[in-house]
Amino acid sequence: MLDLHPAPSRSDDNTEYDVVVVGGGISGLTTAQACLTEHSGDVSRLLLTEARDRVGGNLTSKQDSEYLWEEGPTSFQPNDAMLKAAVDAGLDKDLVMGDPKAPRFVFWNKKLRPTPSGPDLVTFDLLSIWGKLRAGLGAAGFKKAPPGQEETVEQFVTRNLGVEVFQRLIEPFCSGVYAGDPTKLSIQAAFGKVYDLERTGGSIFGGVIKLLQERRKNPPPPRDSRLPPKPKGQTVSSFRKGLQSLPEAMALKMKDNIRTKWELQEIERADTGFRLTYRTPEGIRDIKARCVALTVPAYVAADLLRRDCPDASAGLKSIDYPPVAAVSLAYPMSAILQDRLDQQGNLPGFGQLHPRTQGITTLGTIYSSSLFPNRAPPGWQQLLCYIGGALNRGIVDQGEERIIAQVDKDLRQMLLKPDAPKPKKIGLRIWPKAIPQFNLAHVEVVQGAQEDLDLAGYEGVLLGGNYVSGVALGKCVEYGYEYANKIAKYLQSKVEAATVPSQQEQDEAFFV
Ligand SMILES: Cc1cc2nc3c(=O)[nH]c(=O)nc-3n(C[C@H](O)[C@H](O)[C@H](O)COP(=O)(O)OP(=O)(O)OC[C@H]3O[C@@H](n4cnc5c(N)ncnc54)[C@H](O)[C@@H]3O)c2cc1C
Ligand SMILES: C=Cc1c2[nH]c(c1C)Cc1[nH]c(c(CCC(=O)O)c1C)Cc1[nH]c(c(C)c1CCC(=O)O)Cc1[nH]c(c(C)c1C=C)C2
Repeated sequence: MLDLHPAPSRSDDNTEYDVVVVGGGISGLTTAQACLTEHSGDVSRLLLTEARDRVGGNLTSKQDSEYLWEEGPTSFQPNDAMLKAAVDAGLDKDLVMGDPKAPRFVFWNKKLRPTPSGPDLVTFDLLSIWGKLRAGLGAAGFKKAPPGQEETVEQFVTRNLGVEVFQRLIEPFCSGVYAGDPTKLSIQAAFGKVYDLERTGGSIFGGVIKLLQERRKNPPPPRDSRLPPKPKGQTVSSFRKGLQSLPEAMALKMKDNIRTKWELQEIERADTGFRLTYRTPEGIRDIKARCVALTVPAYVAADLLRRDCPDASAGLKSIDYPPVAAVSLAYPMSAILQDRLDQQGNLPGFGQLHPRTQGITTLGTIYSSSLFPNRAPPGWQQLLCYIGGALNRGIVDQGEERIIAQVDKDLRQMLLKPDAPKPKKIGLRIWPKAIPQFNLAHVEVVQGAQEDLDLAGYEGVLLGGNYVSGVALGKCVEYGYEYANKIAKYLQSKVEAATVPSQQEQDEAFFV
């Protein structure tokens, strides 16, 4: 583990920082890195503070002599923002890419069935012929959106694509991204790109055509030449030694600007900015900042703002974070059903998702050692199973043994031979508050909270983190760059306000 923080010297306490970034997850680290590298003119004094003894937040990779496993996220979509972050951190050589052809499976009617992927769009058997026809017709837009009413994911998808697409594809997809409840998730907030297709094109098809036309008219700017070539097909990535390599490498480059084990306790207004009170290993510390970038979870931000900004606090507190347990197990390859293996005896694929209607408690399973190299010794399969979520909150009260027994029982119904041996437990991590739910009204709640802060005179406290940006790692990183722009603009506006004379000063100057 990296020890990034020499004991703070006394003089630190008297510095007025341009910005203090609170939270050392991927959102906070990207924001800090972007401020320091792209806005050094506006942000010269920056501090990033993290409550835990390590950076990375949810990104938690573990290794022993045999296995390398993830306790939080498993992979990211290699968009240009993620690749840039990897290159800037010096990790481009360590990137590992999943096989773009690796199928995702859905367990439906007692069978694991591949989800559609281009060439098999017509022949795949997860949907019936009627289901495919309904989806095709619906995508052309024969059922219009109810005016002025925000739709849930369930409402939007059933209206546009039919019940089958909802039950067999989108409901499990909501587990695989939010561990969420599609009768509560907002289509606009949770899957904004799909929502925008209908909004801009009048139907899903119309939106796709419009998007393609727009792209032809406005080709993207040339790519940063340092980035590795764009992977062909849709794939996911990680790093040779796991996802945690990224925050660690980012932090190493900014080590003088980072304090770990610094837990923010209080934010107050103070003359030109804010006073932040921390609990640190050396006792309580107060520091001053002109701007505060909060990348902590919404419920932490809510507590910090409760006294001085009660309206913003109440909005942030209403964002739900259900629990998820990540259970990494290993089985010998001989335990896996023969018909799931390829000719080389490997388990091909990305993983499988389990609709809530199919009698399986586990939300889904990632074929970790099929997806990335060096995750299990030869002859063994590593499986990362996620259990819990918005519809099964009880897992926080179950012991590890019960959770493992449930996951193993589920796997025996889908992937394992009846006489498979007991699994080897590699790791188990319960996240009591795992992922923010982008439920109905999420967009207004987040916008409203920032507006409430502005009204309370806390406009220098800027909200960020995954409940603002989107939960995907790529979204957190993309937003980190945008957020750094906002911070720089805010600081510029304050400098301008201080240098432009007030009306009274102008009047006085005139009379002199
Ligand atoms: C089980 C699981 C699986 C996932 N799988 C994927 C996946 O495969 N792909 C993907 O793209 N995304 C995945 N995600 C989502 C992704 O991991 C998160 O959205 C992302 O990591 C959030 O980063 P963040 O920096 O916004 O927040 P966090 O990682 O939560 O970071 C916030 C930081 O703030 C710190 N903090 C809290 N309170 C204080 C305080 N008072 N003072 C100072 N610091 C404080 C915390 O310790 C933490 O380090 C998954 C998430 C989970 C939980
Ligand atoms: C509880 C189960 C979860 C699994 N992954 C996540 C949860 C909550 C979180 C997660 N997974 C992905 C993202 C990023 C989404 C994005 O827009 O990039 C997040 C936040 C990636 C992802 N995982 C699956 C899919 C289909 C996606 C979207 C991107 C892609 O197609 O690659 C599938 C999947 N997730 C989980 C499993 C078991 C699984 C199986 C196929 C677990």
